[in-house]
Amino acid sequence: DTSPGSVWPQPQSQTSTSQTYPVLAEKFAFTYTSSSFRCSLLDEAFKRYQMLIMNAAARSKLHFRPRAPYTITTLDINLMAKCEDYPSLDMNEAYSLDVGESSTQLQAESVWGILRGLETFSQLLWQTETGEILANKTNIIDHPRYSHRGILLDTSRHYLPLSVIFDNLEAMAYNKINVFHWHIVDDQSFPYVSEIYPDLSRKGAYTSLSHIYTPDDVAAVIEFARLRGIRVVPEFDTPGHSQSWGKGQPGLLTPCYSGDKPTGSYGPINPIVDSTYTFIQTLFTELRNVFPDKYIHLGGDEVSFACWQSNPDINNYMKNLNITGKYNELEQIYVQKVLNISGQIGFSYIVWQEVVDNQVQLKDDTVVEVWINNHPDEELAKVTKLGYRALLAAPWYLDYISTGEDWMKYYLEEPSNFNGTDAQKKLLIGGEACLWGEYVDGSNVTPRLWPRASAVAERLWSSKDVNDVTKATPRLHQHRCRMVKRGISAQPLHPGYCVHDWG
Ligand SMILES: CC(=O)N[C@H]1NC[C@H](CO)[C@H](O)[C@@H]1O
Repeated sequence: DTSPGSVWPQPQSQTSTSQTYPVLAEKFAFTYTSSSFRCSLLDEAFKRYQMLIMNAAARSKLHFRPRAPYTITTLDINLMAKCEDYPSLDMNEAYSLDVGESSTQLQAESVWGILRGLETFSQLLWQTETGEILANKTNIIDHPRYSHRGILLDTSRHYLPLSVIFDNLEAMAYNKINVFHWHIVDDQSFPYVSEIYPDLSRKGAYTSLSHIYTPDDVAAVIEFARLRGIRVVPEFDTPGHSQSWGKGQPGLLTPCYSGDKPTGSYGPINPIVDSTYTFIQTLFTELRNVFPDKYIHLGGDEVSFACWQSNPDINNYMKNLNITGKYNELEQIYVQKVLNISGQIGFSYIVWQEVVDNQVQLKDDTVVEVWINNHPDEELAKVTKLGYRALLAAPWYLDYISTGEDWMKYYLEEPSNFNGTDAQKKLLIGGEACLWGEYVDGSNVTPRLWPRASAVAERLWSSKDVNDVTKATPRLHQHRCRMVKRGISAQPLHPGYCVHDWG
């Protein structure tokens, strides 16, 4: 692209001049300063970015003689603390980057800040018509506005091949997204292979041969994400959205009745039998050892009471507890027990907003995800007033598609626009773009996600006052072209072309 490299998401502070320096792209090197900490995670990142920088140059159709000796041949890395193993909610992603004649240096207090700075540096490089790679004299001091910046992918409504998950984790890193919310199971299929309950996928996956995620697959996703500073937060949604669980775990779901006879269909997980909680305890103990992130997403959305209402055992149970007819209190009992089990196992947890709407008592470190797009600002006010941290997803349901440039609508959302004290505003820790899988699979997930999710990425990383769609449009066009050049099939924003078009 023949305009100076613009960075997406926009850094908190950036000063660039028109002074440019030729970059020796073919043999670019990352070097550690003498005092820097080092680790293999960074060495891996250097290899990835060397490839990206080299490919940027290799794409040029013309060969050129550099008009001046190369000025920039290396980027000095100064990591001021030893590498951490896994990204986390409270990781420090701040960094500072100087691109200049005498020195080109990237500095951060944590390895995650170096990763974010490497991405920024790679975006500063641009290519002239003659194919030369240049960088402008630049100073950047940057950090994210929100610490949880997520993408939800749903691998139950449609299975997503690992290669597609990896492509989108790569794209998330290009956008500084730092959470992969893996909505791994739901009503339609159970692709997660549990070692302790193998029948869950054997009977609950679409096919138990190819539409599954084995323990090695799950470990590969977690490692691929870790190397890019992306957390993997799995969601095991109950008591609703769990039809597929019943295939491999008989007796788990509530039998629905018509009159005094079971109909043969099933509803939410059965909350009145002890076997339910033994099962949850055992499965979640396995999950604690499979997923390293502190948080698990427990779901709790869209629980239909119809089946519970039809079941005589359920109604007897409720009568004995003197909660006849109050099915949300029965849901509370279930959710309360699952939260307690999860807490005892060592998980902190995220839940959908209905858990709060149904007045379930939560641990105070619970994160509540607001997804119902009906005055979500009022829900944010309610949730943070109760003292819980919150995530905003409601305006960013990317599975709702339309023609035209809906990225602008996502871009103009201001998450902090709700009534609350400063303390309440601080409880809003970020948000997520959700691409549910009813109509999405490996064939269309990437173009449907990108660059629309890039609008959410900037909203959650950049300063609140970076909200001018007119200024963002050329930058997002360039960012989309960059993703295409890097092999991400991001769809176009509007008529036009990329200097290095697809293919
Ligand atoms: C929390 C949540 O969003 N629950 C359901 N709501 C509608 C979605 C599609 O837009 C999905 O079906 C999802 O499972």
